Amino acid sequence: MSQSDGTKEKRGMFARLFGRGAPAPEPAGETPAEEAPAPKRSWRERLFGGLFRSSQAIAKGIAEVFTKRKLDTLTLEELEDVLLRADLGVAAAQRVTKAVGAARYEKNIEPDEVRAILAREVENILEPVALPFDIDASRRPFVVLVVGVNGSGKTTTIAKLASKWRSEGKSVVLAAGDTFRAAAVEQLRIWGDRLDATVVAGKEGADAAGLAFDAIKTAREQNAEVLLMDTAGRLQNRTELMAELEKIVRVMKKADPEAPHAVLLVLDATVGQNALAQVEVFGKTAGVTGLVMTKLDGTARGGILVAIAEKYALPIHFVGVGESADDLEPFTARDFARAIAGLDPEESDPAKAAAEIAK
Ligand SMILES: Nc1nc2c(ncn2[C@@H]2O[C@H](COP(=O)(O)OP(=O)(O)OP(=O)(O)O)[C@@H](O)[C@H]2O)c(=O)[nH]1
Repeated sequence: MSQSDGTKEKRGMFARLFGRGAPAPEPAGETPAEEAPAPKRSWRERLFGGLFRSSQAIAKGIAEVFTKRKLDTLTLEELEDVLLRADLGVAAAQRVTKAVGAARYEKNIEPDEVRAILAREVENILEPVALPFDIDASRRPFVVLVVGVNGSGKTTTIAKLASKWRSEGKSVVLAAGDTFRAAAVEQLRIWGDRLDATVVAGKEGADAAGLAFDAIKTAREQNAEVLLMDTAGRLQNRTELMAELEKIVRVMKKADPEAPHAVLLVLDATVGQNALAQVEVFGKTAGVTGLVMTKLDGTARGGILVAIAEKYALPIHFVGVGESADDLEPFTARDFARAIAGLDPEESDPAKAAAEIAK
């Protein structure tokens, strides 16, 4: 792709994030009434809507297995296949299958009841990793390094996080560490202007590690609360690129021995099982402290988040279900579990429902 194409593409992305010609988000309480956005679906509605493709595939599979059939070894095996196809991973699929098997063996069970048990088990798996992203105010600047493969949504996530934190009144510095993509640097500059956040950028192809050092220095001079650093998209089998990432971390430590204070790995849900390999490699190289999963709205493979939680037990801080600035929110186990099991958002507590069934 040519540079100008990339710029055009990033401009489109910006318009989708904040709306064409939209003003920079103001600190809370300062947005003029006439500029209030049109009523939008709640976050929960968007999460459930975004996960619809994933939940539909699971619900359809469960209905096919259990409609007018009793719960026995064969139906349980078929259920496990449905869950594996939905990318939940072997451990989670077996756990759910076991829980369903314990419910009413050799008797009929309704698909709804199976989905309630699925929601309960998924919630139990996710609950320990659904952790808020805390900015430690005693570390100033609190340095957040954002890593992930090409196109996973790093730059968009940085914009969304910067927008969120600016609207809370936090001072934010952005570092354009994707130095090989002029379009990405330019776009971060535009976001910086819009959000009133300083952007530290170097020349095209500049050393990203050096930039990281300068960015910490700048953020410290400005007494900024948060520094968000973008990085180039890296293919995990490109050893030299991984080495560069390690260098960024090493050089950051020269400016602040405790930096980076958080390393967020941005994962694209649409890649399914490949996300597991990304967690493995980035975890080893960059000391990932938490995850952001994007594009849950564009895939039937949302179950991968459960497989990742089960296997790596890394905190999952945010999930993204769209391209707008407010389409990224803190991750909550219960909502995700209900959404992926295809339960009604307003339905009563799935854990209680499953307990009722088990009686
Ligand atoms: N549908 C959907 N699209 C998203 C989401 N998050 C990001 N995107 C889109 O994914 C595309 C890639 O996002 P970027 O932020 O450019 O990804 P990146 O990781 O910075 O990519 P490089 O700059 O190539 O390294 C853009 O078109 C975004 O608008 C999401 O949650 N849902």
